Amino acid sequence: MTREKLGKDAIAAALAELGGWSLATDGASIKRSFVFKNFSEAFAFMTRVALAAEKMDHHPDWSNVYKTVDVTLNTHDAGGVTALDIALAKKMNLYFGG
Ligand SMILES: C[C@H](O)[C@H](O)[C@H]1CNC2=NC(N)=NC(=O)C2=N1
Repeated sequence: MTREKLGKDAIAAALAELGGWSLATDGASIKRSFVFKNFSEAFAFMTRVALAAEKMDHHPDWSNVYKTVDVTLNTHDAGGVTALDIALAKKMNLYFGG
């Protein structure tokens, strides 16, 4: 998968298909908050995502407070959003959805 920076239109098109995600104010990353039933569910999600992220060699910027996980994705090398971010976001939505 390429680390080529996506243009505004490509990001908008990808976001239209990605429930819950939006462009961050910096315009160079996408973000989403995931809210779970409890801390255990939130942490199980993070564990699952961590393993997938490591396999992809693409890692989220995230924080967790109790049952909420706030995620920001961007590709440092490219200085923006790439197909890798979209792929990881899709995977997170899948894991969140069950
Ligand atoms: C060497 C290694 O491939 C890079 O440092 C990877 C690791 N994980 C990464 N994660 C994210 N989110 N962006 C990157 O540019 C990135 N680069």
